Amino acid sequence: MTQETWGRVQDEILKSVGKNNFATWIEPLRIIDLSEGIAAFEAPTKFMRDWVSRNFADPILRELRKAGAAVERIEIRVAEIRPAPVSAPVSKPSAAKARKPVRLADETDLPGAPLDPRFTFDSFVVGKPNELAHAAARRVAEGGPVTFNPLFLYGGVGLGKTHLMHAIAHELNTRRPDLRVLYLSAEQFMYRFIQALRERQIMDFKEMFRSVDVLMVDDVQFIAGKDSTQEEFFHTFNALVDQGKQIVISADRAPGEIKDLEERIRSRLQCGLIVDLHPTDYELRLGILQTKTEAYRAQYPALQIADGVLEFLAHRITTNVRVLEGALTRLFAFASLVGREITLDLAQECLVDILRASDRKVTIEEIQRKVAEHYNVRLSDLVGPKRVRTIARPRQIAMYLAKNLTTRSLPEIGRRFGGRDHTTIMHGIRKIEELKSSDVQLAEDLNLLRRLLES
Ligand SMILES: Nc1ncnc2c1ncn2[C@@H]1O[C@H](COP(=O)(O)OP(=O)(O)OP(=O)(O)O)[C@@H](O)[C@H]1O
Repeated sequence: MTQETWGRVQDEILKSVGKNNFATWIEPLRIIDLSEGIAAFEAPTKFMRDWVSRNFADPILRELRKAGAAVERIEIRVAEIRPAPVSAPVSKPSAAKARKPVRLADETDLPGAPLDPRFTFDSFVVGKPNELAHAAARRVAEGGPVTFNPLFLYGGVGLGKTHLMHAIAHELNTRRPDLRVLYLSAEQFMYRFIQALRERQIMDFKEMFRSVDVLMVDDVQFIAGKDSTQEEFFHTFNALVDQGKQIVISADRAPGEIKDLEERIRSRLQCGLIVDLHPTDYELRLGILQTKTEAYRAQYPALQIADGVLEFLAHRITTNVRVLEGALTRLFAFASLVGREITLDLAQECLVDILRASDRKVTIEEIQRKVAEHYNVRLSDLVGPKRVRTIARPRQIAMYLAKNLTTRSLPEIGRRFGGRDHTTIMHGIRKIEELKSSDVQLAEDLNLLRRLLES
């Protein structure tokens, strides 16, 4: 294959991996041989070789085959190192506007991680639990003057932190192609730092990180306890903030809760806007399922999905969005294989392990909400001081359910009911236990509420 054909194949790869990834990872590759089913390339650095092999081997292979090349696999070698001056010429920040990856020296290519083309604002479903994080991310993605620095996004596993960060990067790449946006995980930051130390290219490393306009570091909790990486991160952070550059950080918990994080870093992180992605609620889960189902319909046009299946999944799979997505993917794949409509039965059969693992843990808040709804009283009254029977009875029912459906202790339940004493809770529970054997209506209500909460 000639360089020219490779050039055409590259155009196709560009379409599938996106501009940013292409410029960073594919463009620097040189094809050196194609024989005996092996396409051999040269990458300028070991890091790039590893990264491309891990993340882009498939699209490269696919496009080569589409272009008619008989390739079984690809091999990437590291180009022989040209003697590089110790202090290689560095691009000044002002010269960095061309928005090509900076090439400072062989090992210091712009070390951003690939962006997932699916993680955009369009595909992000907004609901109460994530609306603030989404709004803040949108603001940063406008690329206007920096108003809060850093933006610190945190939340539990699989709630959309990475998705939002990639969405910011995609949006900025479109709106502000003049800005140099760098996204990477804290682990990659450390890896690059250690590599730079080892290869005595620390000045290049510093210069490169200080020349970006927007730095996004994912999973920052990773650097806790790693002293020299923290130190370097701190200096990078300060240098960028001083230059008025935007920083976006994500972590699995709030800055104050990351153990072994240096105090000065913690307080720096706390200076900006801290927003958390709350655990999903039913409406958000349903919204996500509906959106993803729309996408699947295009892929599997013949598949039918029965009413109530998505609602069932949104009720039952409460762990995180990744699990929810996985369940839906499996369901569609399974249904298309066996050629059946997606019914409740099929979902139960095919997702038995996921459903078991996410057996619902009912919360006191959910109980209070459902009970308030059922008896048509205000939530604030249910936990408030009013003693009239029409409120006191539902309150006791909620206490009873809290004791029976959760593992919370009486004092804990008391706290959630407006700071009541545990003896008051005990009294309420006893009252309902007594009444339910004589009051048929109450027994029925209890059954119904229990079913609603556990479904
Ligand atoms: N609100 C949402 N709308 C659509 N998809 C979502 C939403 N939240 C999460 N997802 C999807 O859920 C999956 C997990 O999200 P993501 O990787 O961003 O989570 P994370 O918070 O970074 O998790 P981790 O802590 O494991 O890195 C992704 O496929 C993402 O697209």
